[in-house]
Amino acid sequence: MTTILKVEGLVKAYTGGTLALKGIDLTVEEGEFIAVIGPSGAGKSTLLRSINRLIEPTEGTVAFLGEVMNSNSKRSLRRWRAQIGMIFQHYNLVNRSSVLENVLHGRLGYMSPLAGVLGRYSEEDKQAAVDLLTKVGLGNEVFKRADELSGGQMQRVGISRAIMQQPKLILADEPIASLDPKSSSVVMDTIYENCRSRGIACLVNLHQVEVAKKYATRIVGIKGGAKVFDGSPEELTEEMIYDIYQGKEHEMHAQASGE
Ligand SMILES: Nc1ncnc2c1ncn2[C@@H]1O[C@H](COP(=O)(O)OP(=O)(O)OP(=O)(O)O)[C@@H](O)[C@H]1O
Repeated sequence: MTTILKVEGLVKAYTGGTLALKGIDLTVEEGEFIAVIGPSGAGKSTLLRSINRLIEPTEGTVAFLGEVMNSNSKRSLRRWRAQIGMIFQHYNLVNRSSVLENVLHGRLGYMSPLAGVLGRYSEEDKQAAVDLLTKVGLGNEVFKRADELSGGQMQRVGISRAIMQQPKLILADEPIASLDPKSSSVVMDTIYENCRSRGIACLVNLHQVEVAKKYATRIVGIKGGAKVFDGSPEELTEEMIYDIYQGKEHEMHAQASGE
């Protein structure tokens, strides 16, 4: 089995003194679908964003496909990021661009900056983007502006954009936190099926324990910036869940009321 990601001793101290990560070790193997759970403020977003250097960690290393990532080399960072898809809670689409263009943005990391600015995507990429959109049920929305879509549809565009990168790893930061239960379920199914069928490893931050248990091959529990659980969904006992969410028990089933 190929090790996709190896995080060692990751520490993040924000300016102002908050110690958001207190030395996290985490290994992700090929094809794993890992849910990161924990209450708000536990450090889940900081962990995910430190992995692809949207946040600069204070200490520790992140090795992607055996190579330690280093922000000093812009070229290497671009190459790493091209292979790591990111899915965001608020979708991060370009609202005034079409659905198709948003998905094609997934190819930018593989193009020259000039070709990217001019939108010179290959016919092959355009066809692949249309195929992907059709598969996620958005075949009729290809030419719509992104902001004409519902939240659940926008997130499926975000997923398609990540898949267009042909990534080895997807990082999904609370992908369903702004969605109603029905859309959440469609979005989670879409992420899961795409990752499993393409052999993409996935690290997904989730509040809801039941969603984590339904999809994850492994669950990582974060509390106060430290990893307090790392095991199979079956090994995550009720007692452990209550310990992770101690004082914030209402959050373990938290679900948005609508899009
Ligand atoms: N930019 C920042 N500057 C200072 N402190 C921050 C910053 N971002 C996050 N924090 C703090 O770091 C800690 C971890 O935050 P983080 O957002 O990683 O947690 P989380 O588990 O993702 O929570 P949530 O589910 O609410 O997003 C919190 O105490 C938070 O207030």
